[in-house]
Amino acid sequence: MASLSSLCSSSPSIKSQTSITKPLVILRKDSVTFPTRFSKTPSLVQTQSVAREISADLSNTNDVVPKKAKNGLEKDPRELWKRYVDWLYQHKELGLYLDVSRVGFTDEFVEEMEPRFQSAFKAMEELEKGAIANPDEGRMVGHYWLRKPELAPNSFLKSQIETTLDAVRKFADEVVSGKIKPPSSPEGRFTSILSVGIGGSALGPQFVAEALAPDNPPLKIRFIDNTDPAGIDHQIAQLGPELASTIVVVISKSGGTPETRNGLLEVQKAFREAGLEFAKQGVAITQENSLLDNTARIEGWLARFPMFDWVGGRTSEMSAVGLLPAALQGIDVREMLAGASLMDEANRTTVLRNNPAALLALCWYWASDGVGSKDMVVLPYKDSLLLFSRYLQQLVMESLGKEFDLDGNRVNQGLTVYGNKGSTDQHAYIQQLREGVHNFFATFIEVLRDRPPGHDWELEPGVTCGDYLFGMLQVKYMIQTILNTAWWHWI
Ligand SMILES: O=P(O)(O)OC[C@H]1O[C@H](O)[C@H](O)[C@@H](O)[C@@H]1O
Repeated sequence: MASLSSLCSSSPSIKSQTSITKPLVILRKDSVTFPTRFSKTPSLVQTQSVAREISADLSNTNDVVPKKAKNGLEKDPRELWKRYVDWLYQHKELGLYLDVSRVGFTDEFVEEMEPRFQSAFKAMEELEKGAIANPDEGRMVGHYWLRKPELAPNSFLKSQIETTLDAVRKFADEVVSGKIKPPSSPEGRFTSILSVGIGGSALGPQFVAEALAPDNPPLKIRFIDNTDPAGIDHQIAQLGPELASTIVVVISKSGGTPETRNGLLEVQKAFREAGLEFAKQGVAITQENSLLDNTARIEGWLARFPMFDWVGGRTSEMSAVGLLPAALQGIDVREMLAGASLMDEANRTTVLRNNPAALLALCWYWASDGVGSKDMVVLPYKDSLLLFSRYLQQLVMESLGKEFDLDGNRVNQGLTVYGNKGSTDQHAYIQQLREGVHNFFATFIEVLRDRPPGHDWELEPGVTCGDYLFGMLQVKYMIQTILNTAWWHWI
């Protein structure tokens, strides 16, 4: 269960606003379930949201960015509460809540953006039907089909997805159960995974390992994701004799990325020096007939799994790229796919306020003027989500960081993403966010369940460790909301 809250930073140069945007007063839902760790009444917060300065010339794109009312933010706690209730997104089955009430977009902005969202929804529909959505590379964009193969535009693609998934699961089961064994390991089974890959061929598996792997996985994973000799030596040295029971998964969509090739050559050298036969422990995940695929085939590696032309590297987590490492660590990949499919379904609705992806896009567009004029800070209050911002960095920055738009206009736009974790980083860079340059907006992520039920322990009467984490988030969130200008209290 997770809850996301977004808000904009203020520009200190802007004086307190006197006029208040009218929030929407019609409640969207008959009842609202509030994402709270406590059974107490949800708190009302006295706060002052703040407007931002928008530079006159943000971009030389011909695309007209909707104008913003600079007085569009709410101060009255009751009106803010109505705005919260009205805009709160909740998906009970997924356990996902999204609170955008403090971002400050106006009704006029939402209205102006509506036709753009409708064309985006239409484009998404076409994309899911198999349109050539990547004109540069002339290819389809079909990662959605990975989690629901019946959506694939033809039966060949559907069967490719299903066959690969079955092969990944079967292989992982046989490795974990010891049916597939390393040739010369005293343990008689594989105990570790060494993943070699970079960018989209590393960030997803790294994030998922940190977020979802059990405490004692059947195989522990480590990564070589650079061509830094010291980093590579460190990974190999840490494996030590365990190299003999390590399955090496080399991941590269193109099959020719230099860093990944270098990592492979270095690992193969380590195998030779240890008197081990690499081919018996090597697995390739790559496009058919790529250099890596041909190498693996000719050298007779243990296994090969395909990457599909229609899956981009940065969205490949639900392909063999992410599923094989996850399954080898004992993560239920069927559950992962089912969750992603539910999330996709939620993001297919064409009603903006009921579509969580569209709501976030609205917020990001508002906050960064649609051109990246402010940075996005992602703050998960959960250790296991430490790598989320890193994963999002590639997903967002490689997708949006563009010199030209699809019509060939020079736009030089993007959206900078960075972040770390709370509350740890409240003691580090968040100091600047609070008091320094207000060139960002923030997305807070709270995981509503800290320990499994029945495992909580009160370190002070009535207070758990997780209550402190929640408290730190609330304090940070409120301080960030009001910055230096107003006061707040709980009721
Ligand atoms: O998977 P590979 O072909 O090795 O590519 C690895 C990475 O290379 C480049 O940096 C691309 O911009 C990324 O999108 C890609 O994920």
